[in-house]
Amino acid sequence: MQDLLIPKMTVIGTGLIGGSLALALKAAGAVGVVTGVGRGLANLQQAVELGVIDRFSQDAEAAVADADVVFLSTPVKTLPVMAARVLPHMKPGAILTDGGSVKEHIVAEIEPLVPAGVHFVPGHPIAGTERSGAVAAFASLYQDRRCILTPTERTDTKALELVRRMWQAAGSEVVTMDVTKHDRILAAISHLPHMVAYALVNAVASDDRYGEDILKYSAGGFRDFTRIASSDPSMWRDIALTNREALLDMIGGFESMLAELKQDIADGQDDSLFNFFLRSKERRDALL
Ligand SMILES: NC(=O)C1=CN([C@@H]2O[C@H](COP(=O)(O)OP(=O)(O)OC[C@H]3O[C@@H](n4cnc5c(N)ncnc54)[C@H](O)[C@@H]3O)[C@@H](O)[C@H]2O)C=CC1
Ligand SMILES: O=C(O)C(=O)Cc1ccc(O)cc1
Repeated sequence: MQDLLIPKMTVIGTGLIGGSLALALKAAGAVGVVTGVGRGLANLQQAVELGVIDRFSQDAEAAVADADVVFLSTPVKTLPVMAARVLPHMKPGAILTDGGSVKEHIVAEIEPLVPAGVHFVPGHPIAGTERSGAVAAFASLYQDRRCILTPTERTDTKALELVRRMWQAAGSEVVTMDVTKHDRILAAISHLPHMVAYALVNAVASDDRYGEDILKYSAGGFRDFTRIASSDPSMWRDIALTNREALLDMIGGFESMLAELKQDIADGQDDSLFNFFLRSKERRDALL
């Protein structure tokens, strides 16, 4: 029998991201025993029943002691807190890696805590849904998607290689980039759209001029555009606050674009409006 890539893995935060990684690696035959750690007992019990994890523990320190890989998948601000708790209990040669949506903050907080002999490889799968918890996890989440790893000069090459192979086994194409570039790209392509979706739902729902909830009249467009406003509020609070500068920059750019649109509508600038919509349509069509 071929050696397993990861004989023992511990997932801290057994939700959509950690649970889906466990399922994908199981399906690929890349992992042996998966231990889930979390706060909610019901979620952990359900994760075992669904076959997402093999066993669970609410004692994070004990649960990492024999792990070859520890995957952190709690909300962003909690990641360094959990890392601080478990790093001193990891065995020599073990790898700590994560799936957090923001990287500069996490790397700055976690890297100084890593003891000699243990390795940290920061990562972020660019795949997800608006759903949360182990019940939302599925094995094909990472299939044909990208995963970004953000190694630093301190990152161990062999550990980086193993984490790369882990995400490839889960079905993803792995790319590497520096933390700053990662956070700027994600602020644009993921964090801004979530802020706009949340703001749009609130803007429309706050219109109470008609004495009824006008959201019930929403057609496909509103629903497609705002699906991500159903995402977990605590997860997005953490992302907004830890990628603050890059996100504020993108919100500023978006405000300017909206102001330009508003002005053209106010001034009845038909050519300008047409070209604005055309430019956007061509870019969006090219994405399909
Ligand atoms: N949801 C998405 O589409 C994506 C999320 N991410 C990132 O992955 C991470 C996890 O997100 P999801 O799996 O979506 O969230 P989730 O809510 O499905 O899972 C998070 C799990 O962490 C647990 N948890 C929270 N605080 C904890 C603590 N202090 N100690 C132990 N467990 C704790 C929760 O009970 C939950 O089971 C976040 O950092 C997020 O930014 C990355 C890519 C996509
Ligand atoms: O639901 C969607 O379409 C997403 O955009 C999911 C997502 C959320 C956060 C990430 O860091 C990456 C992907």
